[in-house]
Amino acid sequence: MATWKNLDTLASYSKLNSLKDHVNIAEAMSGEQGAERVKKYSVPMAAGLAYNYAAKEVDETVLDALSKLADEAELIEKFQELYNGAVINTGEKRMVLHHLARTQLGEPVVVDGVDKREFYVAQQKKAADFANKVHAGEITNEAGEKFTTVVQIGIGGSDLGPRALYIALENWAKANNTFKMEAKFISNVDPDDAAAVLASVDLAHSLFIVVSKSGTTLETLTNEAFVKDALTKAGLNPSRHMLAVTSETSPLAKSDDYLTAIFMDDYIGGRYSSVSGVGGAILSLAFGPEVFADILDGAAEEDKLATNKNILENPDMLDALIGVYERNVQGYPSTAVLPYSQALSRFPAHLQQCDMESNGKSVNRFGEPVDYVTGPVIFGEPGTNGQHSFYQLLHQGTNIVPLQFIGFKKSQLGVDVDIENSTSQQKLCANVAAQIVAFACGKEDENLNKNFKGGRPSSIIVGEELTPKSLGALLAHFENKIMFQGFVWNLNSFDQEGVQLGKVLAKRVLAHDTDGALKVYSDLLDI
Ligand SMILES: O=P(O)(O)OC[C@H]1O[C@H](O)[C@H](O)[C@@H](O)[C@@H]1O
Repeated sequence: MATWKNLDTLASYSKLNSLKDHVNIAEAMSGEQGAERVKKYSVPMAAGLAYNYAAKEVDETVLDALSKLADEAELIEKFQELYNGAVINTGEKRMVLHHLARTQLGEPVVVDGVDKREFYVAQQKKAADFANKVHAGEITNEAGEKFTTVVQIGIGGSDLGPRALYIALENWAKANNTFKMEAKFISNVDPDDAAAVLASVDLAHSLFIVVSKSGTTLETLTNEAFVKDALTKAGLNPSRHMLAVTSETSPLAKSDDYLTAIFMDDYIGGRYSSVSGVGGAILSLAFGPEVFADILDGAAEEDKLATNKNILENPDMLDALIGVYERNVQGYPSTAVLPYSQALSRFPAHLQQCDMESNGKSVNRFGEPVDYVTGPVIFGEPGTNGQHSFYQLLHQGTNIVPLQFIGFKKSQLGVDVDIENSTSQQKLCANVAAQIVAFACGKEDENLNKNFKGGRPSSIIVGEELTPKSLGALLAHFENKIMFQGFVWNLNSFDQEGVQLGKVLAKRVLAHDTDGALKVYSDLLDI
């Protein structure tokens, strides 16, 4: 059994702390030395991706200290316990089994006589069969016509991951002849969200997936009722247009109002649930079950790499440890995720939830306050768009923000044009290469307004093309990175008590049970 200790009690952490500002990245990345680093500091990931950390503030000494930290914090042992079914989610007293939805990494995990891997595979098959029947015209609307659009109703983990993955593969699926149905998403309780999506679809040929693990989320239940109302008003029978993805114990599971119900369980957290029916139903309907299976394969391959004890061969753990060095030793408060890929436009939004809801905590897994900083603020936008927006602060602002670039050699659609001796894809890639060096090395100018200090660390994940498999690997990489960081910080990364208070107060406002500032705000907003 691994021992769970606070980071500041570990001897290897004191050593790491003595290495503040150890590497001058502007110097390290200049000239031949820089060229050597780019070649050397790279770890293969799954599906042909590679994690290149040449422009991070590390060298052999820092890496050695990080390796000792990984050993002393027993990161791999903790991961083993997690996938073998230990109760890692101490706050909710639950196992954490999202890896099992894509692969069996360790021992079978059996709960009440049910093998959990078999359960997840059976639910995947149920989603696949349903999608195949819809595509084949065996499940149709009441008029016997095929469904053409699928709309997911969900929020948080029941929206962000699936939406990011759908957007990531929409063009790829069209270019590879696997595009089956257009997908849309309704998440916000703002009525303009549901109304606008409903106005943009052909209701008679639309399927709606109500996705809520708990089956109690206010926004999702409200939007479900909103959609039912629209269907009824259009003379359609809602139960012929809706399916549910939920846990077996939720109130939604008890309803007969759905064409089918695909189940998950309490052991897959919302923000880790894209690999369950939460992502599986909509992605199988939109692109076909084989595409979803490839996402799972890519994730499974990456998970296997994450079991390696050697940090130099484990891209997920290495990325996590470098992040800890940046947060706890260098003192950087945030991290930007910058995909040079339009397809990944919503991926940073997914990572915001995944990372900040997991590691935005100030008590350890035993409920005791910690005396060190934990999860960073995560934000991001695709490049090159971000360059024309917030990169000013990243280059010359007073805070150093570590950067996580993602880039691909090939575009998904392959439609391109040569203008002034380069294609758009080459222009995109040229920009990411330029940014890495600009951030690291800077450029001196007597005019301080034009001076770039450099010394701004970044890494890049490079791949051939964004495909279902490489997307799955990317997803798993970040999930595993967040998990390892939670282990280092001795957090429970798998609950989210911090979202409760606002929900409780909103209920009070709606029940007109308010006083003080809450009452005045209620009046101000005409509630
Ligand atoms: O899937 P649901 O149970 O509807 O939950 C949807 C979301 O809402 C909650 O408030 C949590 O903050 C999220 O972690 C969760 O993903």
